Amino acid sequence: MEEYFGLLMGVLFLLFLPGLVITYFWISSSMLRFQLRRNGLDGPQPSFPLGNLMEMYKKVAMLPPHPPTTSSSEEEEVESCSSQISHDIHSTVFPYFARWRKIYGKAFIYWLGTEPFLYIEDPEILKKITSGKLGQKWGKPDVFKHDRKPMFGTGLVMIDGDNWARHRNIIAPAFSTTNLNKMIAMMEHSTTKMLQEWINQVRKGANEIDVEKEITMNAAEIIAMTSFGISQEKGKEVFQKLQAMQILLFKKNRLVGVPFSKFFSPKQSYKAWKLGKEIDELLFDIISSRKKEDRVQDDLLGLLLAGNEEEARDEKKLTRRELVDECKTFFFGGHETTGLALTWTLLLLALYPEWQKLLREEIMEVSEGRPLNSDMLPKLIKMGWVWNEVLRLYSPAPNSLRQATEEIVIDEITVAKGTNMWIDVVGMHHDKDLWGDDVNEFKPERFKDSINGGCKHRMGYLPFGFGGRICIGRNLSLMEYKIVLSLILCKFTMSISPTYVHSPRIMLSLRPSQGVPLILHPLE
Ligand code: HEM
Repeated sequence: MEEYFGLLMGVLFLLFLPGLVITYFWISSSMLRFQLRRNGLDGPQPSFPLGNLMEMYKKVAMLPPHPPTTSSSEEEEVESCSSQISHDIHSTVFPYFARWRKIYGKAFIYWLGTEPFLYIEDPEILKKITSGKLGQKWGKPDVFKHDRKPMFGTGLVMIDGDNWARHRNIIAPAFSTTNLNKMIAMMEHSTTKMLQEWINQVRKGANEIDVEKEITMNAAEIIAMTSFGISQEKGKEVFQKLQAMQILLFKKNRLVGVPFSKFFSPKQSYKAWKLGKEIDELLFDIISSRKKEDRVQDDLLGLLLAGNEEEARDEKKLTRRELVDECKTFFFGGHETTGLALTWTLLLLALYPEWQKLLREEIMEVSEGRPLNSDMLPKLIKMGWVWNEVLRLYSPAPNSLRQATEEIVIDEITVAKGTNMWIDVVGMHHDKDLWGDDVNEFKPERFKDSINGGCKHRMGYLPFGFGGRICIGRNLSLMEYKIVLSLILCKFTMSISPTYVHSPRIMLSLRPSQGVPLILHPLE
């Protein structure tokens, strides 16, 4: 009898378990919402279990493509394009935030599933809740850690606390200027190959080239070379598998924050896991064969391995697993961002040919026709302004994310432990209050006398994040940018194709969703 009773209780428990779990999620998120509201943080009404996801994923009306231009001369065409393309992109890429901001101001709470997110577009509030010792109370959101594990593993982007500090201290020296300078030749080699291909295509009569695709591919090749040496056969294989994984993960259903959503796409999750395992094995092999070599290779893996010598103390070493995850992190964190910075630049230079001319003149003045070297790169001053302005208008990393690891109380704001923070970088970079009336104009000269471009708040310009977690690869990226852009500008002038449709979209990064077809005119 007792056995039957036990069995019956077991069956009843299993039947009611889903209900209990759902009730738990519902009650805990309702309580948190009540607490946040009492603490003065309001926001749009969420529903259970999707939070505000429905409103966020509502179909956004596409921007109309350019009407076909009837002008005969190329100059007139460029002029008509540049006047039609608006850089006022915030409400296009984040329509829901633009809407909510009008109602609730520059700080409010919204929900991804049952996860609360504190939206911040006010640099002063950001400064207050993150500066000084408070910075240590923010980590990376747990909700994304699982989702992005196949990409970053336990690499620098995803880890927190003492473990993060240990990794950052070990990795930072690999990004020193002396080490980066050794990578110039790899960047030139890969880009020259791409440009030769463009010349061939133009000679064969190609009217236009989608530079987004080409530049991103080149950036991926460069980052794979500078991270773990793509020149070897195994490096190439890792590269191809990393690319396959990126496509796979991008397709994955992204019901972030919805309870149990990770079980919604088991087939894709399994494929990503399998690919991840294959990539790890290839990278483990590369590390093993590198360890047998006498020579230190000039890529990031080589430099990290050299710092990982036997005599180094344990806390100064990365395990093989950690090394593999850092290589993957460099690849995923580094290639798309740099590729997009270059892609948006080519679009803007095609729209503003006067800046093409200015940069070309600067390159000639600095290089006197010789290949660029590490002494010349810092002298490309105007190119630096253009880089800053492109990262302001079309920031490849459109947001930064954090999660409160403890309760944070500042003035009138209390942020409960576990609350996530979503910092709207695009919103800040397009805010008239911070930049003035010309906020949506392409004006690289605003960076001439100010590294902050004249922004009224020092935390209002954040293309590389902020605080201790600022991007570790920013100098590598700027170096690549200057080299690739100089090589392109010395070979071609460019204008925008009439088929171009201006449709910036967020797909993790800020991308031109329909590519960037440009008409290239060889200079020689
Ligand atoms: C234009 C190019 C780039 C942009 C716009 C960019 C943007 C960013 C941003 C915004 C963050 C901070 C994220 C946060 O606050 O949560 C970041 C962090 C990071 N970036 Fe970049 N990045 C670029 C290039 C690179 C490159 C080339 C690499 C590596 C080779 C790289 C590796 C990393 C890593 C490892 C972190 C994590 C740093 C940490 O948490 O300590 N990035 N990047």
